[in-house]
Amino acid sequence: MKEAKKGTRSAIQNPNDKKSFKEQVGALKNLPKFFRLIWHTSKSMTIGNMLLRLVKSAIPLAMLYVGKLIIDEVIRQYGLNGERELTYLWELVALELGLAVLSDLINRGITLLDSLLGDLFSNKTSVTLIEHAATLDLAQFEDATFYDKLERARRQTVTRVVLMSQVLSQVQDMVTIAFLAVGLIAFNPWLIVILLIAVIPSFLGESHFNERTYSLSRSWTPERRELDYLRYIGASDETAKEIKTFNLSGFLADRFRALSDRYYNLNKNLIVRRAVWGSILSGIGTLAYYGAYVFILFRAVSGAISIGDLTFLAGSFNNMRGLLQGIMTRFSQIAESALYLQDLFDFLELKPNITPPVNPHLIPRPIQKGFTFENVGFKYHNSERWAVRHLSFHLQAGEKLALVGENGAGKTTLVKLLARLYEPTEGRILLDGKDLRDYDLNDLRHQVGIIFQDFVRFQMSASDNIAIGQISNILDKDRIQTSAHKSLADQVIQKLPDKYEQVLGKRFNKGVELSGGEWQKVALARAYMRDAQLLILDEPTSALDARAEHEVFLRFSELIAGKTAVLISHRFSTVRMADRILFLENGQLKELGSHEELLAQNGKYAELFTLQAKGYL
Ligand SMILES: Nc1ncnc2c1ncn2[C@@H]1O[C@H](COP(=O)(O)OP(=O)(O)OP(=O)(O)O)[C@@H](O)[C@H]1O
Repeated sequence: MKEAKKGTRSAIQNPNDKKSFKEQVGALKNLPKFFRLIWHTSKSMTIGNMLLRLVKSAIPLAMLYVGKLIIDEVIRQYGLNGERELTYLWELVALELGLAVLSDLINRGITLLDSLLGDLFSNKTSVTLIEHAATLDLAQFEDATFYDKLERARRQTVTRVVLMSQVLSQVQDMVTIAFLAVGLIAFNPWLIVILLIAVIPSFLGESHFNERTYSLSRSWTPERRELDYLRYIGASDETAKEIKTFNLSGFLADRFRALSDRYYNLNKNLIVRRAVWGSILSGIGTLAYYGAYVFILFRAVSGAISIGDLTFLAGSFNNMRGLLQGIMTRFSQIAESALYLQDLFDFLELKPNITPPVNPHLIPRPIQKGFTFENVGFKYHNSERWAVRHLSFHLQAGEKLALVGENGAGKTTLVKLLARLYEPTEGRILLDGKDLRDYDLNDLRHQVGIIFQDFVRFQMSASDNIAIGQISNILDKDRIQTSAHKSLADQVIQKLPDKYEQVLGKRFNKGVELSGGEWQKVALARAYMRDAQLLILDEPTSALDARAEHEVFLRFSELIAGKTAVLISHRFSTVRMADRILFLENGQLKELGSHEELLAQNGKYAELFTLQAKGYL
């Protein structure tokens, strides 16, 4: 309980999360940028939307005025003694009907355009988000604050669509008010002053509570991510078997409940206070409105204005009160949304640290000398420990190098540095004598093919899953099938109901799940798709059975022929395919040489090799 209270306070009082009214207003500067995005989404819909709203803003005044004319005409007819002439009256009624129908049609048009434009905008922003995320560094994805930013930005793509209609409605209402104000000012300018007095308290109240809501929601981004995560692992195909066998549902539900209850209580507190203050402040507005109404009534009773004027003025006044109240409430909502918008723009402005040089070199074709590590060290940004250090060795062009070492020794880190997914913290990596950083990043990515140990099981068709190795060849069915054949994936796919078009994984309808080894064969086919000069295979056969492993090996020599290859494996059968073996321990190079040389050295490698060989005896 104490803990919960502490958490509560820190969630609310984080100074970075408290946004002042000034900041809210300042955030409005995001609106032009936002509207530029909308404008580029669809110019014709944006123009159509604005035109409709312009016409719509004149309708309330026109309706009130026609209403006034109708009442005055009815009273005039009522006072007549002789024959009544009603044509004018019916014309007015027809006009009012026409205006009502027009207003309805325009409303529908606006809703239609809002929703179409909103959908397009949301789609476009999602695409921008995906494209932008792809430009960022791997290290940025491993950072929790980055994820919070991404999460907030992702929410904007859907919810900020409302902002567009809000801002447009705001402008529309302002124009309507301007129309109505003309009539009201002509009668008595003081009525406008009373109106402002009536709505300002509500407005201040609303902006205060909007700011609180935003701070709360923002400060809870990490917890919300945790809630999403708990909700996902609590009910997903990937986790279901472990949740059941370890009987975790109670544990997860309790954890979810504790966190969500804390948020609920904080939010409830805010919502209740908002409701109470909102009622009090809008009560002031109602009082002011009735004060003005009484004043207009007196004027009508004393004969200073006609009954039609009375209805026109009372109607205008009431309309304007509603509109002003709406504008002011909406203003703080818009300011709040604009603050959220800042999160989206912040994310889109994030820059990667790994960038191509100004005058990049293309990767030599073919690579002449190979890669040289010069005293390379690397620390993950969230860690003080060196994951690898003092690495100095040369990987000859065309050489097959195996990386061996115990779990956590730094093998995967080394290959990520080689592929420039990370930049060395110290030292440098050379390719044909030039720093890897001087080469074109895209070209490097094209020339390096990596199959990771934790490769992604894309919930897409088998064909797409293989084409991912060289996505530009997604339509080249022959190439996809040849690759599948070489990695033994073809045998797996031929058994699937839809063959190459079969959706893999259980997430989507009609998807078929594969076994770990079957997935690995599919992932391995990606390596055959790409015509890379450097091939990196991280535990490529770990999930394969003995026969499959043997068969894959027979084909491996074809895969890596003429290429430089780095193989990471705990299986010595794989390791022996390599020309040389690099043995890593605690991030440091311990031994380097051919299998025979290392056995002769009788060091760590020999020890592990003997240990594994014994296991098979
Ligand atoms: N994204 C990361 N952030 C922080 N530390 C990391 C990250 N990835 C790996 N490490 C740390 O770096 C060290 C080396 O990890 P690495 O994945 O390179 O080992 P490995 O030799 O490939 O291990 P394994 O055989 O288990 O795959 C480990 O101590 C690990 O905890």
